[in-house]
Amino acid sequence: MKECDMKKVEEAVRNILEAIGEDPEREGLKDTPKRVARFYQEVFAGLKEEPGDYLNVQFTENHEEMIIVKDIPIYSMCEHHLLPFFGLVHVAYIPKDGKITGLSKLARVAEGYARRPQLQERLTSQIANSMEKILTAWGVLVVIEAEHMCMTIRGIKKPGSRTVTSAVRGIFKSNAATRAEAFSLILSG
Ligand SMILES: Nc1nc2c(ncn2[C@@H]2O[C@H](COP(=O)(O)OP(=O)(O)OP(=O)(O)O)[C@@H](O)[C@H]2O)c(=O)[nH]1
Ligand SMILES: [Zn+2]
Repeated sequence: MKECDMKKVEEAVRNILEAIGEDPEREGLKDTPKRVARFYQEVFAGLKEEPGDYLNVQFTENHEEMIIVKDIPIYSMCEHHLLPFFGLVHVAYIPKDGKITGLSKLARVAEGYARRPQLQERLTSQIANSMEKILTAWGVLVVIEAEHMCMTIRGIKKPGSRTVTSAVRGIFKSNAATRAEAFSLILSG
C-alpha cells in the first residue's frame, strides 16, 4: 500500500495545465498543482488502507435479527474519467453467534472503499465481501444509489440519472422474504 506521491501528482497537473494551453505559473494557477495533489491524496486515501479491517471491532450481543445502516453518504471517483460519483450506501446484515460490529465501522468501510478509483459495482461488492468475510454473518446486503458526474457534465449529459447497484449474500440471497424485508426498510423514507 503506497503513499500518494505528491511531487509526481504536482508535476502531472502542471503538465496538464500546459497541455490545455494554460500558463501554470500565472497567479491563480501557481498553487493549483499542490492543491490538486492534496485533493487526490484525500480522495484516494482508501488505497493505503484495508477498509474491511474496521469490522474487526466486534461486540457480543444476543441479537440475531437484521441490522441496517442506511443513507450513508459517499463520494467516490469513477476510474474511467476520474470524475466524482456520489450518493447513498445502505448496508444490512444478520449477525451470527452474537457477533456484531460498531455502526460507525460499517460507514468507515464504505468510506474506505469509496476513496479509491472505483466502479460502483466494485464498490458495492467490496463492501459486501468484507462484511461477509469478517462478520461471518447469516447474510449481508449492500445497496448503493449514486449519480455519476461523467454522465452529468460531459458525454451523454443526463443530470439526475441515478445508478442503483446491490450485492446480496447468504440468507438475503436464499430467502426472498428476508430480502424483501431489507429492501422495504431501506427504501422506506
Ligand atoms: N458499469 C459502470 N460504468 C461506469 C462507471 N463509471 C463510469 N462508467 C462508464 O464507463 C464507460 C466508459 O466508456 P468509454 O466508451 O470507454 O468512455 P467514453 O467515450 O468517455 O464514454 P461516454 O461516457 O459514453 O462518453 C461509460 O459508459 C461510463 O458511463 C461505473 O461505476 N460502473
Ligand atoms: Zn466516469
